[in-house]
Amino acid sequence: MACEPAHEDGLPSTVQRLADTFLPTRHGTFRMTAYRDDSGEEHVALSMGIGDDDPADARPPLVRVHSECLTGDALGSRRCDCGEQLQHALHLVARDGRGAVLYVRGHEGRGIGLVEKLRAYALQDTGVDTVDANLRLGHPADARTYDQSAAILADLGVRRIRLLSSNPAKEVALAGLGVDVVARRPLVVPARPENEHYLRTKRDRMGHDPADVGEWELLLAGGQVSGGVLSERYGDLVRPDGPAVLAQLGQSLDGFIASRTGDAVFVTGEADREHLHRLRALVDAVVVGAATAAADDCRLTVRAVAGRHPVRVVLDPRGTLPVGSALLTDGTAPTLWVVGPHADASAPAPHVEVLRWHRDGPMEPAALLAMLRGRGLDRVLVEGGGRLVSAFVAAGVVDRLYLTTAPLLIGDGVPGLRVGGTDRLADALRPPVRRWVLGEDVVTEFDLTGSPAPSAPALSGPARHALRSVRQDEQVDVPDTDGQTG
Ligand SMILES: Nc1nc2c(ncn2[C@@H]2O[C@H](COP(=O)(O)OP(=O)(O)OP(=O)(O)O)[C@@H](O)[C@H]2O)c(=O)[nH]1
Ligand SMILES: [Zn+2]
Repeated sequence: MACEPAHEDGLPSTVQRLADTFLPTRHGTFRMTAYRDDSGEEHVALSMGIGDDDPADARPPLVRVHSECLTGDALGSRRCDCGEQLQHALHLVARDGRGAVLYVRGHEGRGIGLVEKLRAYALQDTGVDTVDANLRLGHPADARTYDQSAAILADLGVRRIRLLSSNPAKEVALAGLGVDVVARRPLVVPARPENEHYLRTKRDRMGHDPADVGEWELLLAGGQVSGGVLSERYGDLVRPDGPAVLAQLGQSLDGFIASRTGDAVFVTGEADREHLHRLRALVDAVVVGAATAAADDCRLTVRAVAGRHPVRVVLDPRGTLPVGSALLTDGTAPTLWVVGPHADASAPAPHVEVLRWHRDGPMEPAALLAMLRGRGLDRVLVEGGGRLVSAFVAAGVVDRLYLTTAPLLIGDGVPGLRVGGTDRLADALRPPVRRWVLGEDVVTEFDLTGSPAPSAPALSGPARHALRSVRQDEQVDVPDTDGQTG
C-alpha cells in the first residue's frame, strides 16, 4: 500500500529503488530508475525533468502508467495499441521536457500474465471479445492494481500528475492511492484494421474513451497527431491554405443516390455518416439544393461527432423549400436561404436569412462561392444532391471531391455524379485519389485542384486555373437582402 508510512530510507513500503541510470532513446535521454515491489516484481520509470527541486507551482508533469505488453511493446503486435502508445507517451514526455513513463511489469494481459493472455487471444480468434475471453478463463476482466505505480511516483517526488491514458479506471485507481490526478489526457494512436474490434470493446465494455476522441478534438483545435488516421484524412482541412471548396456524394456502385421513387434511406452506412459530419464540422458552410433539402428534410448539423455546426446554405431559385422544413424551423445553426428574384420567400424564424439572388435561372457556382467568401464563409462543403454537386464539379470550382460508393446496385433512379462526358477515355478526368474503407463503403477522395474543368475539356490545367480565378474573383451583385441575420 502506497499510503503506508515510509521506511527509514524514505521509500514507501511497496517498492525499493535499486538502480538509477540513463537511457538514450530515439525520443531523447531519460533517467531510468529500477524498482522491485513487495511481490518481487521489477519495474522501471523513464523520467525527465522531475525531481525534488521542482518549483511548487510548476505544471504537474505528464505521467504514463504503462502496462507491460510483450506482444505490443516488443514484438510490434497490431492486436492491441500498446506498442504505439508506449512510443507516443515517450515522445510526449520528451516534447514536454517533464514527466515520466512507468513501465509496470506484472500487468501483462491486464494482470493475468502472458500465457493466459495468449489463451485469451486464442479464444478471441473464435469470435469471443477480450472481456468475455478473460471471464471464460476464470479471470476478472481486468486484474491490475496500481499500488506499485503510486509508490514509484512517491519515490520520484511526484504527487500531482497529468495522466496519459484513455482508461478512466486508471485515474480512479491512482486517485484512490493518493495520487493527485489533475487531468487525464487520452493517449491516442491510430486504430488499425486488426485492433479496431479490440479498441471498440475497450470503449463499449470497459468504459475507455472513444479511440479517436483526443485526436479529433486536437484536430478541431488546429493540431495534429502524427500518424493518426483522422489527421491523415482531414489534417489539411484545418489549415488555412488547405482545400477551400469540398464536395461530397454517397452513391450506389452503379451511380445512383436514390431509387426511382426518391427513396434514399440509406445508401451509404453509419461510418460514412460520421465522415460526413466530420466534413461539416471542418467547414464554415454547407451548401445544399432545395429539392434535396425538401426530400430528405436534412438538418445539416454536426451530431455524429463533436464540432461546430456550419452555416447552412440552401439554394432555392423558385422558393419551393417548405416553411416547415428542418432548415427553416430548427434554429441550432444559421440558415442562408438563397432564392431567385421572383421567389415568394420571407424569413420564417430568426435563424434564417433570406438572400435574393440577382437573376433568374441557375445560380452560378463560382459567383455563389464568391458571395459566401464575402461573408467570411471561406471553406465550403457542397453536400447534395447529385445535380448540384455535379454542377459545382463541372464548373471547375471544387478542390476536393469525396465520393462514397456503397456496394449496392439500385439499377435505376436519381443519378449521382454526372459531369460532362468525353468521347475519348484519354480525355476523362483522372485526378489523383486517396481511398479508404468505411464499413461496407469505400470513400474515394479526388484531388481536383490540378484537373481541367469537365465542362471545358479543351482547356489545359493552367488555362483552366486562370479561368477559375477570373470566375471566383467576379464581384457578385446581390441587391436586396431581407430577413434577419441568424
Ligand atoms: N487479457 C487480455 N489482455 C490484453 C488483451 N489485449 C491487450 N491486453 C493487455 O492489456 C494491457 C493494456 O491495457 P489496455 O486495456 O489496452 O489499456 P489501458 O492500459 O487500460 O488504458 P490506456 O492507459 O489508455 O492504455 C496490456 O498489458 C496488454 O497486454 C487481451 O485481448 N486480453
Ligand atoms: Zn498490448
